[in-house]
Formats: sequence, C-alpha cells, structure tokens
Amino acid sequence: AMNLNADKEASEVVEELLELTSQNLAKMEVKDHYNIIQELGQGKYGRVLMVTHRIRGTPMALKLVPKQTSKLWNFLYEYCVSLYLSSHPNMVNMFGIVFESQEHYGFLQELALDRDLLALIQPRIGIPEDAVKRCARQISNALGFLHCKGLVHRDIKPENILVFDKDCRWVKLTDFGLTRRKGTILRLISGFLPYTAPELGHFCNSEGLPIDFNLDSWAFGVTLFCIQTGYFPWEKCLPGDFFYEEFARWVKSGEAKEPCTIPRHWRRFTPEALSMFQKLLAVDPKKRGTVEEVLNYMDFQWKVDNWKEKEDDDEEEEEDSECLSELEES
Ligand SMILES: Nc1ncnc2c1ncn2[C@@H]1O[C@H](COP(=O)(O)OP(=O)(O)OP(=O)(O)O)[C@@H](O)[C@H]1O
Repeated sequence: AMNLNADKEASEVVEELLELTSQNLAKMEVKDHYNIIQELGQGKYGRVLMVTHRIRGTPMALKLVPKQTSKLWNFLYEYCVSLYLSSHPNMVNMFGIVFESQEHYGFLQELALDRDLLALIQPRIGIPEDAVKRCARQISNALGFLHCKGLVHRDIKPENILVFDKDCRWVKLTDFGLTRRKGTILRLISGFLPYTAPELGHFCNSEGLPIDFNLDSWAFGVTLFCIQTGYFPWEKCLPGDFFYEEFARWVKSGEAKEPCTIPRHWRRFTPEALSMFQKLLAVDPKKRGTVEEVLNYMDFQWKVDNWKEKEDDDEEEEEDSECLSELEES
C-alpha cells in the first residue's frame, strides 16, 4: 500500500509541475543570455550545448530540442521528471530554467565536465574495476530511487550516465525523455539497441507491453558489461543474434541447474559477477532481479585476476563471428 501511494504521488506531482510550468514558459533567445561554448552531445531528439551565463559566467549544459519536431508536452515532461528527481545526489541537477525561443525549447542543467561514461571507456578494455563498482553502486541507488517513485527510466546506457570526476566517485543519471510510469502500455518504436530487453521483441507488432522496472535491470546489466569490457555483449536480443542466443542458452541452463559452458566473452568474470549478471540479465523478465541486486556483490571481485584479453583474442582470431562490436561514440 505504501508503494502504491508513493507511485500515485510521483505521477501526480509531475503532472502538476507540468501544468504549472506550461502556464508560464519564458520566451527568450539563447544568445541574449548565454554564450555558446561548444556542443556536448547530440541525440535523437535534440542537442546539448555547453554554455556560460553572459553576465555571471556560470557554466551550464543547455538541452535544446527543435520545436518543429518535438511536442511541447514531451519536452516539458522530461524537464519536470528531471526537476522532480534532481534532489537525489545521483540524479543530474537542474537550474530550474526552462524556456522557448523562436525555434527551440530549452532547459539548463548542471554541467558534467567529464562528459559521460561512454567517453571514459577505454576501447576493448573498459574502465577499472573499482571505478565500475563506484558507478554500479551510485546508479543502482539512482535507479532504486526512480523505481520507488513508480517510474521506469527506459534508456539506461553509458551515454546517459554523466561523469563528474575521472575516477567515477561521482556519477549521475540523466536523460528522462523516455521515462514513464510503471505499467504504461508501450510499444517499441525506436528500434532495438543492445540495451533493449528481449521481451520487447515480442511486442513490436502487437498491442504493446506494460512497462516494468525490470527493463531497467536489463539495460543496467548490459551497461555493466559494456563498461567492464569496452564491447557490447551482442547487437540485439533477438533470435538470430549469435551472441545473444549463446548467452540466453547459458542463462537458461543455469536456471535449470544444468549449467553449460560459459560463453567466451563472459569468461573474464568471476563466478560472483556471473551470478549477478544472471540475475540482472535473466531472459525471463519475471525471474529478473532488481537494480538493487548489484549491491549484494560489492564485496566480491568481478573480474578474474590477470585475465589475458590478448591471448584469448589470438586463440580464435580468425573467427569473425566471435568478434563483439566495440563501443563507439555515436
Ligand atoms: N549535463 C551535461 N553535462 C555534460 N554533458 C552532457 C550533459 N547532458 C548531456 N550531455 C552530453 O550530451 C549527450 C546527449 O544528451 P542527452 O542524452 O540528454 O540527449 P538526447 O538528445 O536526449 O539523447 P538520447 O538520444 O540519448 O535520448 C550525452 O550523452 C552527454 O554526452
């Protein structure tokens, strides 16, 4: 009952914020108040720019979406969810400034000088284990907070984890453009990413799926693989993807207590880390663990000692189908 109440409160608060914000959306041109320093990123919906306040010099991140291609409701929803969550230490902070210009809608966020987790990943190597664990703990906390508000993020990936220092002592979750209330019936429209949970594959052409927190568990699991290896574990979780099918077979065999050989790219992990992955990446969404599951694994080592990436690669170098695709900046 407690939880249901919390759910109701969150969506009501966001709705109210949205209504209030839409009633007095400021009109201004970016250049009148801010100097544009550089572009920080570009996504499907808009751009993020580094700006400084013209008078005070305050550095900030400005998210801009073109009015032509974005609905005001969607833009304001993202702003309001972000504002609502920003009290958490691992959620991006907001300046409370939102406006429309001739061509754009925009809002201002705190600036992450070290960009995002993707930018930090060393190709084919990832990031050091202690940094991975610091990220895992913080993002688990952020997602736990989001989930207890009854919301599903739906876009967990290294690009959406902002980094405030190179050792990942402080990372924050951002980009609430796809965040929706648990139970919202949604169809996958934006195509399959490596982070997309397999059950969404069954709903592409049908009525849709009531979204659940376990979509974030899956994407969080994939993210943890990516930042520890510098590779995607697969291209997409659909039949026909060699790496996904091999992994799914292994997870299911584990559940049936008849474990088969660990897929090659997962052998760099310790038994404890593998058991964590089996929970976050349970193919059956009903068996999948929560995002808090990772907190139970903080005291274990995750990567095998002296794992020789190179030797392992040489062993089967010729086999093209055994090559995972490297993470790249889009
Ligand atoms: N506050 C910030 N400080 C520094 N860099 C940022 C900030 N916010 C976003 N970025 C950079 O801009 C990129 C895109 O940001 P964001 O994900 O918010 O945009 P988007 O258009 O919604 O993208 P997506 O296609 O992922 O939904 C991020 O991956 C990050 O590199």
